[in-house]
Amino acid sequence: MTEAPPTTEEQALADDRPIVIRASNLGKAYTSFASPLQRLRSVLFGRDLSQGSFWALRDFSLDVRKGDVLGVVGQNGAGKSTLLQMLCSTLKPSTGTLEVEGRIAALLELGAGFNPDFSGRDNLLLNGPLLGLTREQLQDRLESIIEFSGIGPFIDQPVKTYSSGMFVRLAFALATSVDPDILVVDEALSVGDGEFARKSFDRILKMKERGTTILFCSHALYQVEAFCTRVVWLDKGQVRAMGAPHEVVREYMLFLAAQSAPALAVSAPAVVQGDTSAKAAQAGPAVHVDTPTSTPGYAQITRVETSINGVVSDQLTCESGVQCTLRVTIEFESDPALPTPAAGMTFEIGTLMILSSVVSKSDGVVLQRDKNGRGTATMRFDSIPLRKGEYVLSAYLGTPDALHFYTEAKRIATLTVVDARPEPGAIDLPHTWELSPGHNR
Ligand SMILES: Nc1ncnc2c1ncn2[C@@H]1O[C@H](COP(=O)(O)OP(=O)(O)OP(=O)(O)O)[C@@H](O)[C@H]1O
Repeated sequence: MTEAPPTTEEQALADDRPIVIRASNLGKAYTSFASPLQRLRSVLFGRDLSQGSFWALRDFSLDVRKGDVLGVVGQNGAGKSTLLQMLCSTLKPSTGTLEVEGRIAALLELGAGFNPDFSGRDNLLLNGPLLGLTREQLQDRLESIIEFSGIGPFIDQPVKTYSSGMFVRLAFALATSVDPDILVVDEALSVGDGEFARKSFDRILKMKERGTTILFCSHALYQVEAFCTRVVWLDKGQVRAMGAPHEVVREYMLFLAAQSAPALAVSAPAVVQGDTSAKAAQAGPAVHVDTPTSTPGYAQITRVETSINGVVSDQLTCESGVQCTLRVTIEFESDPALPTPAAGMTFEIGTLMILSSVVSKSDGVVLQRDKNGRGTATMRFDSIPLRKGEYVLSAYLGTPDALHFYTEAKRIATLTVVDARPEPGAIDLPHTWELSPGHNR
């Protein structure tokens, strides 16, 4: 008899890495008011005008071991930020206990301690010690922090003159320079331009490789599944599931899909690409996307083209049983000084359910570029095992590890599959029938 594989709990028991975070029955209750004005009146007049309390997070217990990368997923208001803030000790729990071993760096409210009137350099000197850097460490690391931030000569200007991107880049560079034992990341990585997002992801990946414990909260489920070693799904302040990333993410996606089921109608194709969407959508079957060619450190999709059997269109039709070759071509520009980006695409039903995806990295494919960083990649599908329905195609260009996407060309085409068979379903699974008269037993 084969032995059942160990459960996540059994694996955790067998694991001898030290526990660095132990949360027991953590909870956070807030008092709710009908309006902010009622809250103010309650404080000013000392009268209880509240509508009672509600739990933003309840009965949360978890051991996190050194080197764990814990993903936290859940819908808006599920309690993710509340949990992370309590784990970082920036929010006091209403119930439960929390033990944390080691230094935490939190990328939650980046730059919260910065003084807008001081220069970037002075803010580094003031905030570095607060984050745990000694004076010597700070002096040693100052230039590399400034260089990583890409702020350049603006480092001696008051931070109130910075763009929000510059501000966050500087705060990120400082917060991640402290060699933390535990890093807490809350969607902070989507900030900054494409190049900075790539650099920041690289830095976090290196920290993961060095064994830093990471708590990672994101709505990007693909990222969570690819990056984390364990995932917890919060729903209305309570743990709905916890365990292996692919299992928890799958369960959560099914939940999201079930919630959106009534809205599964496919909308007309439109390309969403920064500010250029309207222009791009009007451009006909081959979609052109304007791109800032002069910016160093960028990677952009500049044009996409979709075709069936060589006929270019953004309204593709394929008849079941008839040979259809689908081609999805992405033209891109990128900074040649940067590593070659990865490309990918998805087939979606409606807005939430991704039916299938293709990513160059997972296929072991490296895109080709000329010396100016320009390249073209075509994904060719010689058969389309889909059943009747409408499928939406989107294309992506991302970091070489495909963990972060620089640009998305959303809804570049619809693919309509015509199928005379009445039975429902989206995928045509290859199959055979084995028949015999009578019973074989
Ligand atoms: N200071 C506060 N006072 C009252 N209610 C709060 C406060 N902070 C958060 N909440 C409420 O607690 C619940 C959990 O909020 P939280 O920010 O942790 O959710 P979240 O999962 O991080 O959501 P999102 O994905 O939108 O950031 C929400 O209903 C929110 O409105």
